[in-house]
Amino acid sequence: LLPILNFPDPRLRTKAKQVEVVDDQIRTLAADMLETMYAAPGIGLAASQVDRHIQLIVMDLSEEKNQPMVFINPRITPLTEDTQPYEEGCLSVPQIFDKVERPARVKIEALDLDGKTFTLEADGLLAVCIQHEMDHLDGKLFVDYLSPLKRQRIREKIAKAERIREKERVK
Ligand SMILES: O=C(O)C[C@@H](Cc1ccccc1)[C@H](O)SCc1ccccc1
Ligand SMILES: [Zn+2]
Repeated sequence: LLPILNFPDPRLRTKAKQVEVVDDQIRTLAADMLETMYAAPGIGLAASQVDRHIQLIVMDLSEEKNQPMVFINPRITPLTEDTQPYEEGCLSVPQIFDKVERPARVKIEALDLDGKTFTLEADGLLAVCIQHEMDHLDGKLFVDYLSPLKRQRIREKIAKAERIREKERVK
């Protein structure tokens, strides 16, 4: 399993670089990210979250956890002006959930693991998740959409949880 970076780790703010060649190293990283995502558990994971700053996202929205999707160098364009709110969470911001408004339908263009271009129209949870993951590749977190006061409270809550974990470890 790959370690997941936690907010406010500055490495989460790194902009991911384009993947130049889809080779076995990328395919191995995608497999490791899927394993890490399933174990978290989560329905999406961006390479930025495991401290690999390349444009690679994995997702699986299926119940049986047997429909993995991989997006390399993804580009999205909104298909509507309508936005929809969704109560988002993030594996890099544990125990925090808050409402975020995003475009309701988007078109996604990306490379698959064979390096072939594909396009996908997404709405619902798929649209929310792909936009959430794309933000990670831009060094953006869903907490950036919240008020500065809420963000400060989240920093304090995470720091407190870390102090408690540290005390437990020392005992
Ligand atoms: O940190 C991540 O990128 C994984 C996110 C992906 C996600 C965020 C918001 C909304 C949808 C997906 C989640 O931690 S995966 C956990 C999860 C599961 C079901 C519904 C929402 C979030
Ligand atoms: Zn996230």
